[in-house]
Amino acid sequence: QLSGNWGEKRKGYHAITRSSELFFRSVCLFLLLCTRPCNLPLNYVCTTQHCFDHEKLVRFTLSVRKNYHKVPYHNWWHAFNVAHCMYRMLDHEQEIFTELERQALIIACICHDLDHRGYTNQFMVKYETALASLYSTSVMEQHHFNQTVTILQQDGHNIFDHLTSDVYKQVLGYIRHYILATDLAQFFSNHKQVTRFCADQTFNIENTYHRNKLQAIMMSACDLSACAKTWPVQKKTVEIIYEEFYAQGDLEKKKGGVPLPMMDRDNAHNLPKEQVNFLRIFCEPLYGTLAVIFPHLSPLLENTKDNIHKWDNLAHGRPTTMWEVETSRIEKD
Ligand SMILES: COc1cn(-c2cccc(C(F)(F)F)c2)nc(-c2ccnn2-c2ccccc2)c1=O
Ligand SMILES: [Zn+2]
Repeated sequence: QLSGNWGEKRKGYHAITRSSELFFRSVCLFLLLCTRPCNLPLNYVCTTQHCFDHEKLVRFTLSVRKNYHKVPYHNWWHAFNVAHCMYRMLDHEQEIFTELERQALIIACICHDLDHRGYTNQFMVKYETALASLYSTSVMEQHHFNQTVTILQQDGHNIFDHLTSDVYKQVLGYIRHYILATDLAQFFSNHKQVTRFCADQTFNIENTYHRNKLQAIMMSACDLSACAKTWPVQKKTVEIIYEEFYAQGDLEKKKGGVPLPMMDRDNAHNLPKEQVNFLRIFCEPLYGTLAVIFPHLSPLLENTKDNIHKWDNLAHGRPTTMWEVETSRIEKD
């Protein structure tokens, strides 16, 4: 569904989202479903402590989907992938996080880019957009959280309205922290803290500060998980990311500005080298640290290393691997 012109992609996109919608609902319900039935009517989806109204959960999820734009990358499909990555990450670590944290992590993932227009924070600030006048830092991430609260406050959408007001405030605080953590500008400080705890072996999951920093880099790991997918998916997804980057660069040129090199389609020949740098600076350290804390996540590190190797081959014009030829055959089918 990702080959051909955007129109074809869109058809494929819709086909995928219908099945992903059902899949996502089952993922959601499975994750939140308790191991034992509560003594509540069947239309409640229960965990051991908290029960969700099934109809509200579906209504909320569909409204979230509706509030993603049809931009090349930052659309519902990205939000779904990020949430699915978090679901798989939590699947092995059920016991170290509370149910409320797990629910907040999943909801934060599907909401983390709500109403994204396909432009970076730097662009929003540089061109003095309305949103940039509302928030001084993490412009889009603060907007994404605000959109989340707005949807929750719509009639029949508040999936957390069964919680006491203190617990409600707590879960919204979690969701805000998790969404703000997806601002790449926060990545280095969050990652540095967790790496330091690991290096001096003082990491303590019971320590709220340590817990928050780990959850922050887990959000980054899910948000950037396209970097840790196997080569055919990584390569196709990067092409889509750059479709969005170049659209921003084109608009910036139209406004008389000079876009970042990675946003300038006249620099397209530098894409492989840019990927090697981005993966080495952000992704390899990120998945490396997570693999130390959660060994079951080491495939994400291995895939990232393999992708660096493949982009480096392309950057130096070295012959493509068999796997590369395989990819091109998939595109033709
Ligand atoms: C050069 O390649 C790339 C550069 N950026 C990037 C993005 C923003 C800022 C910067 C900063 F470094 F300039 F701040 C770099 N993001 C990605 C990427 C890979 C997966 N998601 N995702 C992403 C993440 C966030 C926004 C768009 C795309 C990427 O592949
Ligand atoms: Zn994102």
